[in-house]
Amino acid sequence: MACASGRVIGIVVLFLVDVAFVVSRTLWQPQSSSDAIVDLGLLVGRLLGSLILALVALRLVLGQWPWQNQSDIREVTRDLTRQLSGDRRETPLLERGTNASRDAPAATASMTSDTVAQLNADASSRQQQLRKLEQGEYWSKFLLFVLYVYIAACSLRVAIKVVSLDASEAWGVFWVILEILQLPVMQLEYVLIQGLVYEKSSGEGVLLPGMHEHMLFWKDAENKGFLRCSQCNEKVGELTGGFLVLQCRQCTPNRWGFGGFNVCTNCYRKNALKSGANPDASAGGLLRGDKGPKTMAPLTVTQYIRRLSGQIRTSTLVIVLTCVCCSQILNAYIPKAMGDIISALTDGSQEDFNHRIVEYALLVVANAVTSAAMGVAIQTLSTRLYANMSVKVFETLMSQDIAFYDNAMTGQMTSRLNNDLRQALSPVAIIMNTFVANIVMLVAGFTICLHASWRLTVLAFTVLTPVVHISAHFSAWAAKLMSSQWTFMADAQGCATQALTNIRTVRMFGARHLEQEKYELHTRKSMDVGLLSAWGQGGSTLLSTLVQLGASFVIMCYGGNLALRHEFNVGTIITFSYLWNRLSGAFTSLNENINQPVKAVSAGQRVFELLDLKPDIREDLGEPFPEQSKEVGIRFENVEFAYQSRADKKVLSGVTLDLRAGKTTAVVGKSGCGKSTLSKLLLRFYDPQNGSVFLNATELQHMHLHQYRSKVGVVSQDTQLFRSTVAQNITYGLRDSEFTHEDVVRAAKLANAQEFIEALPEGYNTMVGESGHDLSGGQKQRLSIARALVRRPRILLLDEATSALDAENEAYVQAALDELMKQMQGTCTIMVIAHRLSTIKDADWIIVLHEGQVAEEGTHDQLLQIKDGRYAALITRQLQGNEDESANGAKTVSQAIQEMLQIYAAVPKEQRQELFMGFAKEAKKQS
Ligand SMILES: Nc1ncnc2c1ncn2[C@@H]1O[C@H](COP(=O)(O)OP(=O)(O)OP(=O)(O)O)[C@@H](O)[C@H]1O
Repeated sequence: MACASGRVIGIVVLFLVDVAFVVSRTLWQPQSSSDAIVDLGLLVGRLLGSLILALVALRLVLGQWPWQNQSDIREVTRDLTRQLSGDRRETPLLERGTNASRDAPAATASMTSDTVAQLNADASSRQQQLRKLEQGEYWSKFLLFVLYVYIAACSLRVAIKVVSLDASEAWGVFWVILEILQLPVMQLEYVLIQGLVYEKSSGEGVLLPGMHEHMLFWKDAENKGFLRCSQCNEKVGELTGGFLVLQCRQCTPNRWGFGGFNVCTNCYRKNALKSGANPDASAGGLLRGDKGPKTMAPLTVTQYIRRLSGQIRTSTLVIVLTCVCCSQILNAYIPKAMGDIISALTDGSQEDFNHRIVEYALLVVANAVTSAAMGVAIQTLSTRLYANMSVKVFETLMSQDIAFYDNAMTGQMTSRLNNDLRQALSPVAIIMNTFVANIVMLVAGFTICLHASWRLTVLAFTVLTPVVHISAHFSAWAAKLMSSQWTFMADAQGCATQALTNIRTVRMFGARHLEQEKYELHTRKSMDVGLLSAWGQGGSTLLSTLVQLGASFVIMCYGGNLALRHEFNVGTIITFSYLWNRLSGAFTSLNENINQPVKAVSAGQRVFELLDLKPDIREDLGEPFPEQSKEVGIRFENVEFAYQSRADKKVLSGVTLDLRAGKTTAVVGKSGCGKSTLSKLLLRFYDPQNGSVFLNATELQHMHLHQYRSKVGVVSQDTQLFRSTVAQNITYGLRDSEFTHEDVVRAAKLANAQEFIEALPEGYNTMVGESGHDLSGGQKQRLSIARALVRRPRILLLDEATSALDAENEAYVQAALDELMKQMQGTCTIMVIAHRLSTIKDADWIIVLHEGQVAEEGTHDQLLQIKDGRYAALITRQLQGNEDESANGAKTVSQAIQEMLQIYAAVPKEQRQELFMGFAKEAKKQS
């Protein structure tokens, strides 16, 4: 509102200035009475015309005069916002934190089919209203265009008057300056009127914090070009929940119709429901640390540019700017040198000609060199910047708390690393190539033009501004037509691909003609728009050619007349003609790219907020790990913990337990009772909300985490391998100086992995991982055991694999785990999340967890003594399970495994390997 009234005041002031100009000119400037009457007529026309056209434009869009109640347009868009988010109540949906918005999902869930039908009917009527509204917008744009043409004509008249004024005396110079000032005043009047009409007729905008920083406005995109949703990247249409999109008016598409910012109905709905369901979810977004979501202050354009330039070294910036300035100044000076050659020719002076031609040759060479240097400098700057920034972003992504990754999808993170970073850095090349280069060109060119002839300069620039403005608008329209054509072509292609892929089904259902008709329909639509687009392109070419030729015509016509009267040099006309092309190009390019840095701000925000994000758990500070000779005992003291995504569910509540130094502690309990969570806290993936974990007497929070983790060996159920060799997978995380090949082989042997590794085509150098050799689950587990062993850990965390492996693999893995525990006994503190009876039984200490609390603890025998104890029940259940299975006659797999394990335990240690191999061979023969 404040903005609208500011604009009105601006318009009134400018009109008063305009009136003052014309009145003072009529009273004091020596001119004919007919001139004065024309001036007055034009002024009155401008005043009344502007007022009437602006009012009619508003009437067309609003459906009523602006002084009447203006709620209609806002109601249509507000209803739409509410309706599409699934909330039909009167409170605006996006007022964050209100009850209405939080209850939105409930509202959606309770919809009956009648309600849905009603909603659909409402939606289509709103869509109709929106279309009407857009039609009004088109007409209002047309009226504004008429007004612009009228103001441009007035400007031209003023320019013609200026060039005819006698500026030889001080009084004449005063009038010239006054007249020239009138030109920007008229342009400004138009800009304010246009802004006022757009603002008053814009409907209610929607702000989606965390998604886009500008207001978005509803638009019906059907048949209006190829639009992609900037969120899901889907083509706007049926797949995105309809053709209604929220569009940013500041981030406009480029001349080819691409770019801009649009949010499809589906994404808007999802966002609205998400922020309604859990206001914190969108507030934090990716930004989350161990202590919870983090919010960062939004970045303004100035802050963004300042931070971006902070990434560039001053010396590099100076080199690039020097190259750009030199290249553009020389570029602007070349037409002047050409004009000088022509002048020398018309003067018939051989000496002058020789001098000028040498000057020209030097200029051309210097221009070529500086242009090449400019290209190299800008490219080098962008490439270096991208490389440095991507390393920083990756480093930041890698150093976050585990809670950050719990909340984020891999796609989101890689998108920040690739798309966002590229978009955020794109302005660097644009600012240098477009802004700096074109501004230098305009300033240099304008100075040369002014020096050659200020009259011709005023005249040429008065023509330049409106023609560039009109042709830019027209090109945008033509581009939209072209992009519509691509939409239909894409539809046709999609239709053909689908039909050909499913050709058998098409034939089976006799749908060949149906598919052909569909394809033809899309192709015909594409052809229709293509034909219209051809006219659009033709018009665009016509206008852009007129830009060039129209001004050249003015230059030739006016300059030629002056030259005929010997008031002007032919060389100057040539200078103007050549410079004109370069200046109009620079002007158009500036006009087209003015929005680019603003567009990049939202990507920049995402990149810089990530760079600013500091993890709550620091890995590189704290006390060193106890020396080799010292034993390491671990104590959980009154630990309470809940995951952030389920903050209301305590996974551990008041857990106090000891993992005795050099001993094996088995943790048992039902699935989901919090066993793995204990090991995650031990690795300090998270900090407990209450209580502490101690390593000897030191709180884990005060340990040097990086060093600590290097002393912890982990064997988890799901082994993750990297795309590298077997040996590199085993030594993952160690530097070359920290192990020898013998260490690797020793670890592999202990892990029962040596045999299968040697059977691989290239042994330890065989590639594994994503697309490498397929390894069985058991083989992967044994690699993981070898990985834990090779680090010579002081603390070992084992999560016993059970269900995921087949009998043979499980036996191999268990043998390896048993061996591992035996090897580590005494030197290493072991915590094993145990499932197997033999492991549990053999452990030095057993902890029974139940619903996040320590239910019982002791040795196997002690625990069995507890009457109605959980441990005793657990063991009984396991044994009973075995008996039940044997009662059914045929043995089940787990029963057979149990029996095999018993046989295995009975065989002497040195013959166990032989037993396995013999059994495996025999089993293979039988099957
Ligand atoms: N990253 C996480 N975010 C939210 N909840 C989680 C997360 N990891 C585990 N949980 C939940 O915490 C509880 C305890 O999980 P935990 O993995 O510690 O159980 P567990 O005893 O190891 O189970 P299992 O024996 O089946 O592996 C479960 O309810 C689980 O759903």
